[in-house]
Amino acid sequence: MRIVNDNELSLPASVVSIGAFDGLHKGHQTLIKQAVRRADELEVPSVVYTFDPPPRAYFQNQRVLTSIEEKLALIEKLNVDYTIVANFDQHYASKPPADFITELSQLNTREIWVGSDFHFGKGKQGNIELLSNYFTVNIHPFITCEQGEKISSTRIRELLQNNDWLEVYQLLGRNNLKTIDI
Ligand SMILES: Cc1cc2nc3c(=O)[nH]c(=O)nc-3n(C[C@H](O)[C@H](O)[C@H](O)COP(=O)(O)O)c2cc1C
Ligand SMILES: Nc1ncnc2c1ncn2[C@@H]1O[C@H](COP(=O)(O)OP(=O)(O)OP(=O)(O)O)[C@@H](O)[C@H]1O
Repeated sequence: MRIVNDNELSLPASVVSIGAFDGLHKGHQTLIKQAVRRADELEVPSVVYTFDPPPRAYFQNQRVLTSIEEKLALIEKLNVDYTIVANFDQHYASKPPADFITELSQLNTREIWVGSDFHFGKGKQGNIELLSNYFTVNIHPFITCEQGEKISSTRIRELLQNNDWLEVYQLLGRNNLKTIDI
């Protein structure tokens, strides 16, 4: 897998999934796997576009579940060809949605895969409706836990507060969380 900074990659065609992906939980894994499957079917490279630190850590001081190193190692295991890591700082966060759309255009995406709550750009102004004006956007249904709740990084952070490791590992789909374990 090749790791690049934002605005560094140009491709003739691609399938892209986008998100903070903090924790790389089962929902994230399923979304990325679906994008990789489609990239394979279309015979184009698969790209994950992610952020470091996760926007929620930057803006809301939320605890980070996976370090960037751990996140990249987990993404690589899903057979992704390229991961773009945007350095999420004040300068980046203040970019309008149009700038992000311009950047994505360089990837010549055949399909973008996100969940229905995906937002982007300064003040979270950009949504799926806007993105769909420029690209083919596929919305992956939310993966839920056995109780039917959406799996989310926020839920995992709450479970960690209560030391509910069994449930944390259930939602992660694996038995470790290096950043927190050590
Ligand atoms: C160019 C750009 C600017 C952003 N600016 C903000 C912002 O001002 N405030 C905010 O809460 N999130 C901002 N975000 C983060 C998004 O709201 C969102 O967290 C990110 O696109 C990842 O999607 P996800 O949260 O569904 O994983 C920005 C994202 C991008 C791409
Ligand atoms: N349970 C899920 N099933 C499928 N897709 C998901 C799931 N959770 C998040 N996604 C999608 O994965 C991408 C990354 O999401 P994000 O990193 O915001 O995850 P999250 O778990 O919702 O995080 P947070 O709780 O911090 O908002 C987004 O496109 C989002 O819609």
